[in-house]
Amino acid sequence: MQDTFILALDQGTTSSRAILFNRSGDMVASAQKEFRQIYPQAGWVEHDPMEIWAGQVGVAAEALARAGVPGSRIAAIGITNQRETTVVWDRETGQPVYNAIVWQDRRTAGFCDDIRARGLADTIRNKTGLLVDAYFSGTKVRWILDNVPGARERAQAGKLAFGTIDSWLIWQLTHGEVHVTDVSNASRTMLYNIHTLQWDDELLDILGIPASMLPQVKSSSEVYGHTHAAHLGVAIPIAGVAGDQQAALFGQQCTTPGMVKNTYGTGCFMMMNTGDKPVPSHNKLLTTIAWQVGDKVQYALEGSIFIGGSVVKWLRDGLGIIKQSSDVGPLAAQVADSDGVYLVPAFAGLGAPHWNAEARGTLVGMTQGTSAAHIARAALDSIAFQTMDVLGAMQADSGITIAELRVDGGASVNNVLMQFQSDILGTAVARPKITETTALGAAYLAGLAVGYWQSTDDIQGQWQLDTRFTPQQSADAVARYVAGWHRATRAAIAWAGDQQ
Ligand SMILES: Nc1ncnc2c1ncn2[C@@H]1O[C@H](COP(=O)(O)OP(=O)(O)O)[C@@H](O)[C@H]1O
Ligand SMILES: O=P(O)(O)OC[C@H](O)CO
Repeated sequence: MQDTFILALDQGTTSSRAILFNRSGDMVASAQKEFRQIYPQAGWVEHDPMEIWAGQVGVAAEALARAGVPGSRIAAIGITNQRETTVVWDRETGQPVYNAIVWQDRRTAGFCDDIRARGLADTIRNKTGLLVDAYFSGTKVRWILDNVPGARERAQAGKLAFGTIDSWLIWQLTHGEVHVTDVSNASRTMLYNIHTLQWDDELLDILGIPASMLPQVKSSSEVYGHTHAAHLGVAIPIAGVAGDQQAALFGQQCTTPGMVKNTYGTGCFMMMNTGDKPVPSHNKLLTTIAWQVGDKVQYALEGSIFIGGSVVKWLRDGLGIIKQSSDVGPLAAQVADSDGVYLVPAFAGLGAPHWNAEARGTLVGMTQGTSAAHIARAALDSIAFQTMDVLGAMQADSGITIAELRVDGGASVNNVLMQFQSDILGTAVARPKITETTALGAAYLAGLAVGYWQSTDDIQGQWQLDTRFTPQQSADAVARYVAGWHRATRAAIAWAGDQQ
């Protein structure tokens, strides 16, 4: 009998990917497509849900074609997605009523201020594990209901559906038969109680969202439904769903409490597995659901950094000092260090552990001798420093000092960055051979649900080290770098707060 595969659909912020994995967890084929980023106003970010759907199903077919594998040899599909991004659509027509409002979109920041002013932050934090912020889906849904003509009335009449991108894709794949999400995605909506594992009526009331719009919340590893044969030739079970950062935690096999991964993509997202207990944060991290497999729910602490690898894009597209992202490593390596230059990429405020919406990008410490190489170096350093701040908060919250940081994502290929990361953390940084851990995690969740892998023991040995970076700098040098970074961060915050 011919072997079968698991197909992972990884719907990210800037591109949709489809990757085929075999039983050993190796990538067999993949396809990827970028899609439009829509910026209707400063601080607003939208995607076209139909373009996302068409692109995602297109790359799925392309990956199968590249491998020469028909749909009948796909044992299951796993879905992982950019989280929080919000779609509202008409149940009858399947048409979105508005573009997807992306996690990066800040349009509801003012409403979040109102919620805080009403003294509701603690209630929300206690129930959802989240801080009140425009980042999460809840206020985005409300914005659509308030601003799209007739939407609120249609929602109240049960005619509209809300979903994060996982729900949207499953709805499309099943031709409107299945409206579900998983616990990890639900935990990012600001509407879901992570303790009772239910949509929360009080939160729905605060945000004015009818419960009839919401998807049913399922575990992260079970058969939710089957794809309509129109898409990949046959009906394939959709059997795994997790938000992309949670999927990466699973793909990195950080399945025991205290294990941590950091993903260096557009943003940087660090997660620590905290086991079956939600650990509250006193340092402005998020408490969130990692996944549910069977009836076992695992929790995580998370630190979200909004500008990570995208600072390298800014060097390319904004400053024009590199032609392509991969030029940044060689340019930065021309200098031993940034020579006192610090870049705080607070282009859209600062995420964890500051959560300061007003802070703005700041470049300090330049002299006549400052070159493009120093700025490139400072840009890479900023990714590592932000990660350091988040890990510090995470270790304080959990009481755990980690032995190693597992890394993945587009910018983790950068050796200059990874070495500096290890230096300033004073901790080993371990990069696996497969850095597509997000897709792999979704594949594992789907494969476990259909018995492709019998248990987590089956996949335990599949994580393979590519490079381990260990600290090389003296404690004095590290202390100097870190002190400069903190000063620069204070400057970024002070600059914003000093408007006369
Ligand atoms: N060699 C490199 N060094 C540093 N950053 C890089 C490098 N190559 C790509 N990047 C950055 O990695 C990011 C893309 O990573 P990826 O994991 O694909 O992101 P996402 O899933 O958020 O779309 C981009 O922001 C890009 O600037
Ligand atoms: O699509 P990514 O990899 O940038 O991840 C986005 C996050 O899920 C947002 O919370």
